[in-house]
Amino acid sequence: MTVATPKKAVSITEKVWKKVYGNYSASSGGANHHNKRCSYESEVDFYEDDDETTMELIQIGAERTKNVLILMSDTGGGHRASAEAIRDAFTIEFGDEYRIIVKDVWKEYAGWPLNDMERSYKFMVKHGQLWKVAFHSTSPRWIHGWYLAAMAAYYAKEVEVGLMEYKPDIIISVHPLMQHIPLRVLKWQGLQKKVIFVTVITDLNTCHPTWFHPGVDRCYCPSQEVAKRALLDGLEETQIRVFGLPIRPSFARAVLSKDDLRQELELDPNLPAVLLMGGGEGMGPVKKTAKALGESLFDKESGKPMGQLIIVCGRNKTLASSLQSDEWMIPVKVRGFETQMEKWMGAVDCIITKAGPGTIAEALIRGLPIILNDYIPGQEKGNVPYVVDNGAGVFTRSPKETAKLVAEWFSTKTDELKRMSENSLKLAQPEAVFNIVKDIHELARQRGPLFSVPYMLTSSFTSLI
Ligand SMILES: CCCCCCCC/C=C\CCCCCCCC(=O)OC[C@H](CO[C@@H]1O[C@H](CO)[C@H](O)[C@H](O)[C@H]1O)OC(=O)CCCCCCC/C=C\CCCCCCCC
Ligand SMILES: O=c1ccn([C@@H]2O[C@H](COP(=O)(O)OP(=O)(O)O)[C@@H](O)[C@H]2O)c(=O)[nH]1
Repeated sequence: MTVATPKKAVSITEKVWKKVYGNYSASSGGANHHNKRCSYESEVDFYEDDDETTMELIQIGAERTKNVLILMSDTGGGHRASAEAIRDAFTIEFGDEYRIIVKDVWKEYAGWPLNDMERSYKFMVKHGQLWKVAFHSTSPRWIHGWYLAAMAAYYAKEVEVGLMEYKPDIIISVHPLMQHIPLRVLKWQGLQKKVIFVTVITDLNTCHPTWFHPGVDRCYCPSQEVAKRALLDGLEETQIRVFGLPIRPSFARAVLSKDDLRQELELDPNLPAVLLMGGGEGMGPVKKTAKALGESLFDKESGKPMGQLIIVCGRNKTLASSLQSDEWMIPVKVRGFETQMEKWMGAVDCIITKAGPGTIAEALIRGLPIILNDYIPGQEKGNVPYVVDNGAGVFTRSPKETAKLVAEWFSTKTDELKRMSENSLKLAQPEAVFNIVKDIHELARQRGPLFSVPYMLTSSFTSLI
């Protein structure tokens, strides 16, 4: 049993909220978790922080803080965002009951090609056809299964060290390539039945079959479409749960006022605003679309702008500096990698983006009509009908058409903008991340009060060979 003894009269909700978001201010929409934590490298420090108001956890009997290892990779921005969301939701819901570690174990412990996935992925998606061939040719289970089994054997020792360092009671994979190898290593360790292993899928529809591994305790699917694929791929109904895509709690829980946000972000308080982005890497036809919007949102008759533009370039520094040096006839803000996307999305009236699942799910929570202007072949293709068929947005690859549509939404077709905004809100699943962590907590609870992994007793894979 764990007893919490407060040193000071601070409510646990208040404390946990502060821990996650720093000094939150409702009026400013001030969910501000990055002030305190902007790097996963500081993960461990986070949970070792101590101050006067800290609740002291006294361990009586069997219960102890459980280690949760979240496996992710920075291939795109979505996996990190989902990992961050799950970490924050655990903290909000369960405080110090869980110690969360977010890691790319490939990068830190394995060798090539696993430790170089970010670069390989960036290269392949830049050459769309190459990625398309890689995605589809590796879809059959016998192909990726064989390859990943070989990788597991080759890097067993390194992965074992990586996993065991954190002594996880629960492993959560938020990446399609992080099921097979860890599960094999756990099996070799005799830990498959002891460590809870779950997958949280971050693709909304046409995801790669590597996401589905029959050996997991749970597979959290963001949509019914993905759940159907999981069933077809051999998972049992009892393994599958459908709650939605995990989005950072700052999107779900913060009270945001558009007027306050516009003031805080130094936007024009009266002009309608459009947000243009391309995922964490600033991909897609961002530059051409920005140029077209610069023209369409300027009313030549009155000589005044009829809208304002915010461009979030993510990690694409070349794009940001090129757009910054351009001249504009409408108010334009060019930003690099933003750590408070919930604020920018809360301050605008619609969004233009490639079909990234994270950005889509966040925009739905903010009730933004979405113009999808590109998609990565394979995993993002199915996101287009997900948005369009549900009336939450439109798809066009033409920058001119995109710009014309936004100008119409801001002038003659405001009713269409409003209708799409309502449809977006209907699709939104802000509670998904909380339902996921509660379900994982329930799984842990079902393992009983003595649930604890005997790491001391595990044998090393290398001692077996
Ligand atoms: C017999 C023909 C063989 C042809 C071989 C072609 C070359 C194979 C080389 C690599 C292919 C790797 C493809 C693996 C499938 C990956 C599954 C997948 O969906 O990955 C998606 C992630 C990125 O995440 C997505 O990001 C999106 C935005 O950008 C969006 O957010 C979305 O929601 C996310 O899901 O992609 C990766 O992480 C891929 C990294 C590739 C790095 C290559 C390193 C290779 C290491 C292991 C590959 C194991 C796969 C088996 C290959 C078998 C080849 C015989
Ligand atoms: O400057 C930026 C750009 C993007 N994102 C986040 O990165 C994720 C992008 O995920 P998505 O699945 O849309 O695309 P990906 O980057 O994986 O291709 C979303 O959560 C965005 O809010 C961010 O935090 N700051």
